Amino acid sequence: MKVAWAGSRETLELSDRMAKLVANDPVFEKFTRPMLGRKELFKNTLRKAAHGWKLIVDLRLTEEEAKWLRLYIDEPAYTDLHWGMFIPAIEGQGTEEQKKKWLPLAQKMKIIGCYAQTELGHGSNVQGLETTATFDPQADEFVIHSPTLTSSKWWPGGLGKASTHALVYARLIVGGEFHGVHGFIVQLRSLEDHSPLPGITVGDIGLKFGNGAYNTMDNGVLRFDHVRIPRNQMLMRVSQVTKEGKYMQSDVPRQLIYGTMVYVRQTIVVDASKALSRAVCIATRYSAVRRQFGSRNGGPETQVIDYKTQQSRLFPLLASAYAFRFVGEWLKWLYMDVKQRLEANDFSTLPEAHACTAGLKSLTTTATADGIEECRKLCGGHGYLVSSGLPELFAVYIPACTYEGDNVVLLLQVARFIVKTVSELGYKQPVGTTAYMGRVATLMQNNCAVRTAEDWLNPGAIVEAFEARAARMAVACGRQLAKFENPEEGFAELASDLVEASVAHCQLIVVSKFIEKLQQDIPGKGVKQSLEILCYVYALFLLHKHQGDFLAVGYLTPKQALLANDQLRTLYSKVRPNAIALVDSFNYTDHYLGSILGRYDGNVYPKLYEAAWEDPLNDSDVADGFHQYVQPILKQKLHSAKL
Ligand SMILES: CC/C=C\C/C=C\C/C=C\C/C=C\C/C=C\CCCC(=O)SCCNC(=O)CCNC(=O)[C@H](O)C(C)(C)COP(=O)(O)OP(=O)(O)OC[C@H]1O[C@@H](n2cnc3c(N)ncnc32)[C@H](O)[C@@H]1OP(=O)(O)O
Ligand SMILES: Cc1cc2nc3c(=O)[nH]c(=O)nc-3n(C[C@H](O)[C@H](O)[C@H](O)COP(=O)(O)OP(=O)(O)OC[C@H]3O[C@@H](n4cnc5c(N)ncnc54)[C@H](O)[C@@H]3O)c2cc1C
Repeated sequence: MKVAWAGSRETLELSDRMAKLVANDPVFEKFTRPMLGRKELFKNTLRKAAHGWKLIVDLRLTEEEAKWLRLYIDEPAYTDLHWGMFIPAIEGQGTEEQKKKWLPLAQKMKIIGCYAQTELGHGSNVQGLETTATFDPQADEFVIHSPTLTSSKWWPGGLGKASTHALVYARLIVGGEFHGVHGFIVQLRSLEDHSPLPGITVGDIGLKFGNGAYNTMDNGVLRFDHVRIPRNQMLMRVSQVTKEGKYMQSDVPRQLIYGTMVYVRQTIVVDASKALSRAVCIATRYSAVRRQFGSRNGGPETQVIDYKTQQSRLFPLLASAYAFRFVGEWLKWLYMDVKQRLEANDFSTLPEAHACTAGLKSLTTTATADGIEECRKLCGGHGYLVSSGLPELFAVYIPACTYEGDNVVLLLQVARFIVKTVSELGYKQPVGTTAYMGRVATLMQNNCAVRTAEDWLNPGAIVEAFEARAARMAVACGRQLAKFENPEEGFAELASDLVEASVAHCQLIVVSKFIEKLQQDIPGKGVKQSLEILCYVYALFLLHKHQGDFLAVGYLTPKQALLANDQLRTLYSKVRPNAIALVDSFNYTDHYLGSILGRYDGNVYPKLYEAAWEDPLNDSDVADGFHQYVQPILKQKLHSAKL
């Protein structure tokens, strides 16, 4: 199962080596992180990032090894944005000449870059950005300017303190005409002493949610006062500005300017499975250690993992972690395919890639953020201790629902794609993830054939149920929209229904990709069978949770919905014996998990007890401030007899 989770034996071995390298290096210690003040915390992150880079250079790690190393260091840092967005943006939007100039500098870390798109006034509405880049043909330069307070760049990770350069998204103005938002490479700080260059005001935006957590990142604010950059620092793969001041659009679609977001959303889906699996690993192991009630004749109490309510909350999350792992694998493949096509100037699959990355990013991050919090509750009171690892994981993870596109805004993008597909059904055969809509007549007509709980153990029945629900919800939205004279007004009015239709479409993708994964050759005794059980758990859990949709569109009867729930209960009993093995298969070191509750050896209580004494409050028996603030109260002489 470890191999199935990792994707291949090579990846398992490679990631294992990197995990151990980090776990055994004292520089990467992270348990004191929540106790550190902001300055100390940030300096510590810089130290870890520098040590990580030294290891990458000294050990000549490959790009793949370096990625795993950064992952296991497990501390958000400026390097995430440098490697994760600045470099990919230049790769995707730069010309060959620009790539030749900037990529070697960035890859050797001679410069540090961030991705400066969002502003104080606009994040979701990229076309609403206010920063301007005005071409000055006399000087052959762009003038980058922040005309208003709301045009201040606000949020970019790595911008606040670390970056020397930024990829700045600004409205292009040539010859007094606006040409939409484009990307520009702008140097922010001196490469000698790191001080901000003239015309640049830059700093950190302040503390974020949670102790430690995402505060290791220097999310920044940035303002420009007529900062000049050479013309060739506008990324010009999509459109160009000539020396003479002529704006030219190549055959490449404008949307490619948003290409970096497609790339990062795809990585975020893969990361969702990592974050959820960590939380599930902690909650599952602890649920096997923890006992409450049920002692008979002085024997041990019941392990809480044996309670059906615990199983019905925990096992769907375990199944979701596997589901997200496999849909992430597929999405990576889809992205690589689109990338290759784009390089050959084939842009036909870009809209689907945008819809899939946007929708799956939204679906998986929402489920993961909610899932981490559920895991905290599954661990009872101890889950609220920082030493459980869950509060910090939650605090670091939840912004994923917002960054790289607010999850609702992204689902509305999926809705536009679905509605367009439905409206074109008469003359265009849908392909890829919308191919099922080509069978819309059948899906609208046929109803579910399930008669017994066993009938639900059939991938065909499950896929058809999810297809029918998604198709019927999409068609219903299409019909409602047709009643509006102004389609945009209709879209705004029906937005909540459209979001629900998008969720149905995205859930269908995840379920289908899990089922497709099971059609592949999966070596290892019992591995495929265990994955099949998890796949059914994932699908039937969704069906149970959203049974209102399935019933409302008239595909299922209430009896069939009840049968799905009966089957789900049986499946939980089948997961139980393998639950610990299924989380051990994630192959996480205790260092990466960062949780006393999730320790591999299960030695929870002695370690919790020990850790309590390490809290700084326990440095002395009498706390600082006692004599000043508490003792006077204890010693006070009150006049009222009652008091
Ligand atoms: C803890 C971490 C540990 C380790 C990390 C390890 C590795 C690190 C790897 C990566 C880093 C990951 C995480 C780091 C953390 C944080 C990073 C966060 C970074 C950011 O947040 S950057 C800012 C992101 N901002 C957004 O996402 C903004 C959201 N808004 C938009 O995307 C768009 O503006 C919009 C789509 C919502 C609105 O568009 P619109 O339709 O209103 O108008 P347009 O005219 O803009 O679009 C019309 C047209 O274009 C199509 N379209 C839109 N977007 C795209 C796209 N991306 N690709 C292709 N096509 C697109 C749209 O469908 C329309 O098409 P149509 O055919 O005309 O209908
Ligand atoms: C930790 C973190 C790191 C970040 N890192 C970066 C970075 O490195 N670089 C960068 O450029 N940016 C970064 N961002 C910014 C991030 O990309 C934006 O915050 C995100 O895109 C959401 O935009 P917003 O803040 O404008 O939200 P808003 O759009 O203001 O959202 C507010 C509310 O309005 C709703 N809403 C907005 N528009 C619509 C609509 N059309 N229909 C219905 N509802 C709507 C949303 O659903 C939400 O509920 C980061 C943000 C965070 C939190």
